[in-house]
Amino acid sequence: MAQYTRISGSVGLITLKNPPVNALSAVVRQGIVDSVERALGEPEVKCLVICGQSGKFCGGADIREFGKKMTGPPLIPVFHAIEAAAKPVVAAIEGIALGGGLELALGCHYRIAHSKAKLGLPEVTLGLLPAAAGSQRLPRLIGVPAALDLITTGRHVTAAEALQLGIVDQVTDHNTVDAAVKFALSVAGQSLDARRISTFPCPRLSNLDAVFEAAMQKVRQAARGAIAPIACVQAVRAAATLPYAQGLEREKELMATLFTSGQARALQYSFFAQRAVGRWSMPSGARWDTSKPKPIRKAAVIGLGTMGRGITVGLAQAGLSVVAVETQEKQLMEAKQAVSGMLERGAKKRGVSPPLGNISYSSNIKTVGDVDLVIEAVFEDMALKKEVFQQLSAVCRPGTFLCTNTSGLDIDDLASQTPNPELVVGMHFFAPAHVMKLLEVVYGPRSSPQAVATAMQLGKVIGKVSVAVGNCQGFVGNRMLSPYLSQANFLLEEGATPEFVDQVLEEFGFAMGAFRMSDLSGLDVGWRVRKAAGLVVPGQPARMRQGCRYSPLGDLLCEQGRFGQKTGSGWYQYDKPGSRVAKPDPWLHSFLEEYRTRHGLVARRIDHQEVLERCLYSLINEGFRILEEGIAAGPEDIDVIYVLGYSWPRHRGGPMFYADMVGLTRVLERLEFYHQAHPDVPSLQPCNLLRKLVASGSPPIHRWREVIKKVHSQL
Ligand SMILES: CC/C=C/CC(=O)SCCNC(=O)CCNC(=O)[C@H](O)C(C)(C)COP(=O)(O)OP(=O)(O)OC[C@H]1O[C@@H](n2cnc3c(N)ncnc32)[C@H](O)[C@@H]1OP(=O)(O)O
Repeated sequence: MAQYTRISGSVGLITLKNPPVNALSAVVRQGIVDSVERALGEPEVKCLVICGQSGKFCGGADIREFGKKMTGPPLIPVFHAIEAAAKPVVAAIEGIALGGGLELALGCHYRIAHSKAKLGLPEVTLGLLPAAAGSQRLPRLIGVPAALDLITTGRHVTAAEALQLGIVDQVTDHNTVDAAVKFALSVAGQSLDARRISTFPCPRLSNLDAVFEAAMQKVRQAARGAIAPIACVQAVRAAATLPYAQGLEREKELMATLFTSGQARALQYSFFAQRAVGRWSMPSGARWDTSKPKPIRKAAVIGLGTMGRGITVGLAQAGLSVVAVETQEKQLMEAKQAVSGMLERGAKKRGVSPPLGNISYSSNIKTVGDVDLVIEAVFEDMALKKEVFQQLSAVCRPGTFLCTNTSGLDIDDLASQTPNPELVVGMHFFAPAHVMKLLEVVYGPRSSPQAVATAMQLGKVIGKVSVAVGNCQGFVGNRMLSPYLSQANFLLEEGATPEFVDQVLEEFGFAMGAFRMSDLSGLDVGWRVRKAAGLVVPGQPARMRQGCRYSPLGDLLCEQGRFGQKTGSGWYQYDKPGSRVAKPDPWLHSFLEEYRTRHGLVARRIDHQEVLERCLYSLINEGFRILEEGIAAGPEDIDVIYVLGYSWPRHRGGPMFYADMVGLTRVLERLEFYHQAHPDVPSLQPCNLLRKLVASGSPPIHRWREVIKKVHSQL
């Protein structure tokens, strides 16, 4: 609702009340209309202030209403009514003014913001554009280049930046509503002609075409197939070239296209999925709302390689005390320098001082005796990790949580090295660990709910989106990646090139195709895992392992020392070791031809559809297996992992959402087709849960959990 009160006798105060973020639901919109009408009709009222309850101005349109039948007054006429008011209307912005919230403020005649407030038009991140006249008013207020930046990126700006840009008129460190009331009284009675943004001409640009061409090129490059950023540029162009009313019409047309696109649905699903993963549950019945985390004030990181350094930075930046341990003195010195550099650069960006004093460095593992939680981040080698866990068990005080940063090793095996396996969980960080948003929190069969809750809470404290998953080879992310990569390799055997496979996957929207990604991560990583799994055995038939089809192509490249970017060659060639520019490699092409000849394989023409379907559907099929086994609690967990950790295009929601969009029947049919063609590839065999979902009439993704529950209860 929107509550109307009178303060200081002559000020009408409208307070938006719709927790948690005062979103502009139908009731709130109606409340604003009624309140404005009332205030304008009261002769004693000289001016109006609009604010939000609980220190939050407004988080924008109510996203939960999207896709439902529209009720209540639409936003644009509401904002026009405010702008047309004959009495000054001042927005008192505390906390947030986002999307429709900022558009509401732009409809007001003045804007006063608290110094800690954040403002922005993040609609693009939901697959939309600021279609409550935001795309038309903002360029008129702050000029085209700045408006393009804000609208196409959706970034939030601080109150200080908003003041500099001209979005707000005043910033206060004190009570914002009081400041807004005082301000409103000071301008009451003054002409409002120069305060109605819709009447402003858009500031002229001599190089208008060049500015829009450059903007379009920039968004196309970054968008990876997303259409909203492009529509945002088109809408701002309308503001710059058309009268306001016509610009609004264009904004409306563009919005209609976006609103009905699957991309907006995918991005809105992704928004809620990222919040839903915080409400985790385990097959044992333990849940986020019944498991209390322990507060972590002091943590230790063991092993200061690339991952350990990033984790240390993340913890220190979040204000924790960190003991950073590296047993090799030389590496300890190098790590100290590197971590300090990362902290200094990060602090400079945020305009704060670097939290260097939060970290104490040591070469002695015994110095971790008083910490609340340890994150072991040594080399990905089970024997080494076990040794560290045994040492930790001897030196840590009772009750210390022991976490391992691993991308796939058995958490339970590691937990068995300690007398308190219930305190052990996996924390799978993604490189660079201080930047990447995703954290897989991996519980073993003996991990306590409190250990999981504590790791999830710590993830939140350091700014991660944490997803709780069960313990299995590769957990969720890497386990699903395995059949995807296998298919990519099989396609090479059958006639494709790495360039073609990557092109198809990149056109789909991945930041990098399978082969460019493998070159970046290092081919030796997978080689080591395959060796440990007993798959790289000399003398075995080259293309079969344990009765299943196997491609040794990656192993053969590793045997040649081609580990990817770091060695200057892998699936591609690079100018020098460490270079990032991948070039097609004639050597690799001849190597593939020789390989096919040696194995009697005849190269055939492979099209886009086959590459996409085999790579993606095998990955999706593994996702269904993961759901069936209860390793992930729901499809949202898998989708968040893929969007945040594996560059799955956000505008496609994630692999499980994509399966829902494509249609489960279609996915099942194509898997059956490919499995018939490749009966020796088990990952193409449609899994039970997928069949059950199709048999239950392919319910929409938000109802999959019901079917999953039934499958689990039958086990
Ligand atoms: C005609 C169509 C016009 C569209 C114009 C628009 O306005 S589109 C919407 C534009 N607004 C946004 O994109 C803001 C989205 N929200 C956020 O970025 C963040 O939630 C926040 C406001 C910065 C707050 O972040 P914080 O980390 O503090 O909390 P959460 O993100 O966890 O959110 C708390 C709960 O609030 C729900 N929520 C947030 N925004 C909205 C919204 N606009 N509508 C409805 N609900 C919203 C969010 O889902 C959380 O609830 P859960 O139950 O946990 O999901």
